[in-house]
Amino acid sequence: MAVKDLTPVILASSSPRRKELLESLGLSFRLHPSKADETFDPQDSPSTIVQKLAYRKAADVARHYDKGLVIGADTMVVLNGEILGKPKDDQEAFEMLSRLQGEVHTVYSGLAVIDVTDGQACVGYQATKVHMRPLTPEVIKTYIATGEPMDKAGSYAIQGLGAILVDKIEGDYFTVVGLPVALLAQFLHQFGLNVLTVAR
Ligand SMILES: Cc1cn([C@H]2C[C@H](O)[C@@H](COP(=O)(O)OP(=O)(O)OP(=O)(O)O)O2)c(=O)[nH]c1=O
Repeated sequence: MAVKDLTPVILASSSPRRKELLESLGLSFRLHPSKADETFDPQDSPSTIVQKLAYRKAADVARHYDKGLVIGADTMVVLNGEILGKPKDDQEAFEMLSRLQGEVHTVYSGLAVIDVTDGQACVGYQATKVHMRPLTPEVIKTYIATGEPMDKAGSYAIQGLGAILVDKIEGDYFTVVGLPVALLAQFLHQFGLNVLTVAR
């Protein structure tokens, strides 16, 4: 039986965090940011939304190739049922962090891997609860002045200075950063790609 050609592996993302996390798995891959429409139906549950968007991002990139595995991901911060996206400006970042401080929210990351050759897809998500410390308005303003919140869902980055805003998490850390790597390895394995043996 012929061995299936699973190359290239393509990350359909412009997120530097996702690139770094995929690099940490030691796979060779190329970057091809998706231009998919990221609007969603607010009636859908957060887990459904992140899966649909992850799939849409991967599918948008997959149409440019005739073989390979395309990875798409999407991350959302949800506080008491309300979705908090990326802040438009410092004021919005301040409002989001003022709401998140002292509370528990959930970060959802959807993941999709599409085999371009036959269109087969693995789609799933992971959710992690984040307990944020109580923060004074001064601390929030000082954090925003670092510039870190700007392109991050929920206005913080747990992998950066945002780490010191967080008391504890329940669940997978990488889901908060934006790419659930263990779930990704599971999906890649289903396509016949074993991360532990191809890593170099
Ligand atoms: C909560 C949180 C989010 N984030 C980031 C991850 C994502 O990049 C971003 C959520 O936006 P996304 O729309 O998921 O991703 P993106 O637009 O940055 O990249 P692309 O669609 O091209 O893949 O928030 C962190 O980096 N750290 C965190 O702690």
